[in-house]
Amino acid sequence: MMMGDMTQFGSVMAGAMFIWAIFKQWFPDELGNHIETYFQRLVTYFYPYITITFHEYQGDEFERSKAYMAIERYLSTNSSNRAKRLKANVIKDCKSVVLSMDDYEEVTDEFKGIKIWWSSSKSVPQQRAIFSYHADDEKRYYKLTSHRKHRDIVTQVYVQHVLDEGNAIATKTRQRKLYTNSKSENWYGNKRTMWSHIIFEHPSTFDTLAMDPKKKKEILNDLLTFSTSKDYYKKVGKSWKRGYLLYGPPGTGKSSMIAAMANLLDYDMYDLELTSVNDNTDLRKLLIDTSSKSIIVIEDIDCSLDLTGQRKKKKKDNKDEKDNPNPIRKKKKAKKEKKSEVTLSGLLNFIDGLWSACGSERLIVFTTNHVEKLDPALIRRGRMDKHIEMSYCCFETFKVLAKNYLDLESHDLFATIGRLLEETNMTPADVAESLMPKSAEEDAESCLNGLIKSLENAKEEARVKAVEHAMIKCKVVGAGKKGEDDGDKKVQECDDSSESESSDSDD
Ligand SMILES: Nc1ncnc2c1ncn2[C@@H]1O[C@H](COP(=O)(O)OP(=O)(O)OP(=O)(O)O)[C@@H](O)[C@H]1O
Ligand SMILES: [Mg+2]
Repeated sequence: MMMGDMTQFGSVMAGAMFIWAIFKQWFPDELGNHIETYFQRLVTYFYPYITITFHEYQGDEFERSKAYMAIERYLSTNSSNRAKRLKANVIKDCKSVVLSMDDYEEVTDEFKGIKIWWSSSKSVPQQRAIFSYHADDEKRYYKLTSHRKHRDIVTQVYVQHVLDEGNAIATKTRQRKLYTNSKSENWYGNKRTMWSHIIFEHPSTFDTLAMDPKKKKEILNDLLTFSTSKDYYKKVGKSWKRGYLLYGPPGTGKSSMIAAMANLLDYDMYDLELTSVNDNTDLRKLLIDTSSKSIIVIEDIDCSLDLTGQRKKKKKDNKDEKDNPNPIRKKKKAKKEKKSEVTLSGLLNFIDGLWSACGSERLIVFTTNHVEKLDPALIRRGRMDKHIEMSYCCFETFKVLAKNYLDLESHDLFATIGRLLEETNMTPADVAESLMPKSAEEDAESCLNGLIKSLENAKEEARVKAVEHAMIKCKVVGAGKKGEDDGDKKVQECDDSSESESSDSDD
């Protein structure tokens, strides 16, 4: 029986049932029920099909039904070439066209040798609602029809298969997004959310990321294990999230690593600018509004807020206030601190999963240039589960960059570069810059020579700095010897400052 015939037959039967409902009241109850039972049997005998309807909107829900959308994707991928009339949906973000079955179109599908008929339709209400969430009041639906002898396989296996396939297509074709809470021009957003977004397209991958291959493999495995450990996290009673702390000097690839993570796991990225968040309540709202399969990033956490030991600082402030009560200063201070009231404990709550438990599968990544400045509570294991140091370029890192930038796996100059890299601190960003050809004529060898020159210059600069440093120290020690009263103090001060300087330059 063809699809059209089935539909016609269904309509005739529905009409007959309607007429019977009118006539039934003229029959005694018992007789009426008997007739109805036989009538149903007759219908079933001649119409041995089951139908399942999937509506676009369920009840008064604002969002389209997920099942309807999955079916739409499944049918547009699997059956559109067989449907004669197609509907084009232009996706604003993707700037591409997605085809799906037009209204009142019919297609067939086959599953394990079973034939399944799909039709798309819509019902238009007689009276338009004065207020309705849905732009047009037409209610679309898909209807699945199959022989009733396949009822179990269709309802228990086939429908799930269609939903899974539809969702897989969505994952494959979806464009990942980069969200930010500090609104910028040309970013998409709406009033319902504090996030605005653009399409996330960053070329960094674990292949292009230059770092010690062993360390890289370990991180890669860690990420892949995380992404497939849903059941494990459930079993041990932890929310399915993992914190990464990336620390190291500027230009060592922390941001590149985050982009590579997002590309590897196919996650969206939420770039959280803490200084733009008013208070803990807003922080909670933002976090609840993030989706699963995402990375929440707080870059330069040490600069974001005073999260570097507020408890200690507060004590000091209280002492100052006691020693020197000054209402004007108090007012000024309050104004200055108005910027963001997000507190360390607000952030800790979030990381611990209190406010994020509603979602799942999320990475939280902090980056910093000064790991030593952070409050230990913020980065203890369990909150920031994995601490990754991104450091200066070593020979292994250089080899990855040479392969990526110059397509070179070995060269006579590699040995010199290896030796210089051991003697000098240079970031992968600076090495990469030297390796990039500056003109069409520049070949790989001249790029390598350029790098050697930069390394030698950096080495010489470091040597001169060290000599200057030593000279200042000697002078102060000399002055200390001459001075009788405050000599020791001067040496002490000089030593303190030189310590902090050297730790800065280490960074
Ligand atoms: N490890 C690396 N592998 C590949 N490229 C790198 C690496 N480190 C730096 N680069 C290159 O240098 C540029 C700057 O790196 P990136 O922004 O990742 O550094 P960062 O550590 O985030 O610095 P900052 O602390 O200043 O934010 C990148 O665009 C990339 O081209
Ligand atoms: Mg960065």
